Amino acid sequence: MVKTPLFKLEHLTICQQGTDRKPIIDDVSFSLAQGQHLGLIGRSGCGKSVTSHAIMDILRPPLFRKQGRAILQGQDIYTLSGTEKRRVRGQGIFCIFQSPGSALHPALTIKQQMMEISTVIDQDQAATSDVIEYAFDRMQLPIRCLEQYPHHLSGGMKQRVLMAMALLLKPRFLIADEPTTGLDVLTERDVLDAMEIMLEETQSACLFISHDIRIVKRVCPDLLVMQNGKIVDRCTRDELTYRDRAETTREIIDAMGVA
Ligand SMILES: Nc1ncnc2c1ncn2[C@@H]1O[C@H](COP(=O)(O)OP(=O)(O)OP(=O)(O)O)[C@@H](O)[C@H]1O
Repeated sequence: MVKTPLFKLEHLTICQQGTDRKPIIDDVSFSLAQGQHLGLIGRSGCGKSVTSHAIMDILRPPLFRKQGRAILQGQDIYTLSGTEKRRVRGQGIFCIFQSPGSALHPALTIKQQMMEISTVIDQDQAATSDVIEYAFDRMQLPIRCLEQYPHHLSGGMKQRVLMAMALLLKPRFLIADEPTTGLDVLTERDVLDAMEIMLEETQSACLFISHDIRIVKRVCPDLLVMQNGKIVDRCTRDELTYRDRAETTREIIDAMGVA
């Protein structure tokens, strides 16, 4: 029996108002099964982040959605009311963007933000404190961070705070959009370790976006390759080196020296 996908993106097409340029995202479709980890790779500017913003339905003018459906558990996100969308964001879809600072409120302590996140999950305050401390422990974050503000934390710590939030929420679908961009290699490794622990524990499906195929290969058995707003290749990580791969895939593999 074919499993119903958890999430399906159908014919997403994103254009820019006031220009007759070809679409920035051009008829992109893919699906994710429950718990599946799917990588989206492609060179800078190919449309990866616009895709993630479109899935979250947070595109701003001049970009607009010309066509497409984003179906989570049978429901098209684009047809939901504002309130319903806010409900879906969190335990339905949760996104970790490349600049974690912008996802955290600068004037609230990390604890206040964790408490706010935990209002979505149904439990009393004492249990919430325990869950937050557990999440911090799993993400190897010192408890003292809870009393701090986002600007006190390094980029890698902020990413791990977002992952601790995901641990609380257990989203069905997690989008990680270049979560290690701008981090040094050791911090990158720590963030990826934390991410693997979080994904293992939440069992979330994950769309992992990166221009770095080495990182994507580590997290995702399945891959999509994007070029100029189109999906030009789909394969498993073991098939990456097959000769009949799309030219873009081969270029990325050659450029990064990975096999
Ligand atoms: N707000 C915007 N207005 C107009 N064009 C935009 C806007 N945001 C992105 N674009 C354009 O859309 C295209 C895709 O951008 P996007 O940020 O999705 O690329 P990307 O693959 O995520 O790149 P990177 O890996 O560098 O983050 C680019 O040509 C970019 O210039």
